[in-house]
Amino acid sequence: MPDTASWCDIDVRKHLQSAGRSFALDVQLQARHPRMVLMGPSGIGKTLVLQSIAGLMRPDAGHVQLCGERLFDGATGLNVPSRQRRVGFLFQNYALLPHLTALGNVGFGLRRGAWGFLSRVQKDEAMYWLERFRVADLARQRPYVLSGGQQQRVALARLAILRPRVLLLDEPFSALDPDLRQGMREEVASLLQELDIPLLMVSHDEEDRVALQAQVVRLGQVQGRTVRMD
Ligand SMILES: Nc1ncnc2c1ncn2[C@@H]1O[C@H](COP(=O)(O)OP(=O)(O)OP(=O)(O)O)[C@@H](O)[C@H]1O
Repeated sequence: MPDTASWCDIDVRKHLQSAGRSFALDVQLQARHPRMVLMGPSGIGKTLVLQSIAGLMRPDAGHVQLCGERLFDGATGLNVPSRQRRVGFLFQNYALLPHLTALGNVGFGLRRGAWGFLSRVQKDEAMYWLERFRVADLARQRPYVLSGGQQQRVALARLAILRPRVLLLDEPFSALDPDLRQGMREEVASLLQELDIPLLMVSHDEEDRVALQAQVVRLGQVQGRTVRMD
């Protein structure tokens, strides 16, 4: 894991305007610690920072560099498409595809083309990850019959199978029952170790930081702009 050099080097500037409201993001971060937690009040721009790293939001200016590779550069116009960034992004609502089984969801990113079938090897790999997250017995179920915790395990399996180089989690535990949270924190810590990759996570919960032994980055507002406070 890249723990001496900065694995995540970003300078993200973005201006958003909607219904008379204006929002400005101006965040710089050079992450050296392998586990970082992004904290700050609701609406401050934490999700936008993750989206800009994942390539789901294009900054107006600045740069995004992961593990030494430039993915966005406002000066040159470089903007590597999201699917080529090898970033594992767990959305707040898990974003499982409702028409696919758990196995189909996990194998989805391995398919060739939108309608491709999974090969035997790909199915075996998807089953490995479902077993790894202890939801192999749910392989043939569709997302709507799964609990929140089970959906999250399937969503993590779907990320892991693509061997991301970093994990981005957007408030991953907030929707779970308190007694499930600790178990999922341990699952995430063990996944980070197995894949040997760093983490940037949005959270409002100090216990997440403690459990994952993460370093905090705080965002706040200064003169109408969202910036780093530490
Ligand atoms: N497409 C958009 N157009 C205009 N404004 C937007 C757009 N997307 C987000 N915003 C605004 O950007 C700000 C930051 O949103 P963001 O979702 O990143 O906040 P957050 O810190 O993750 O909040 P929370 O903790 O509540 O999830 C918000 O004020 C939001 O209203």
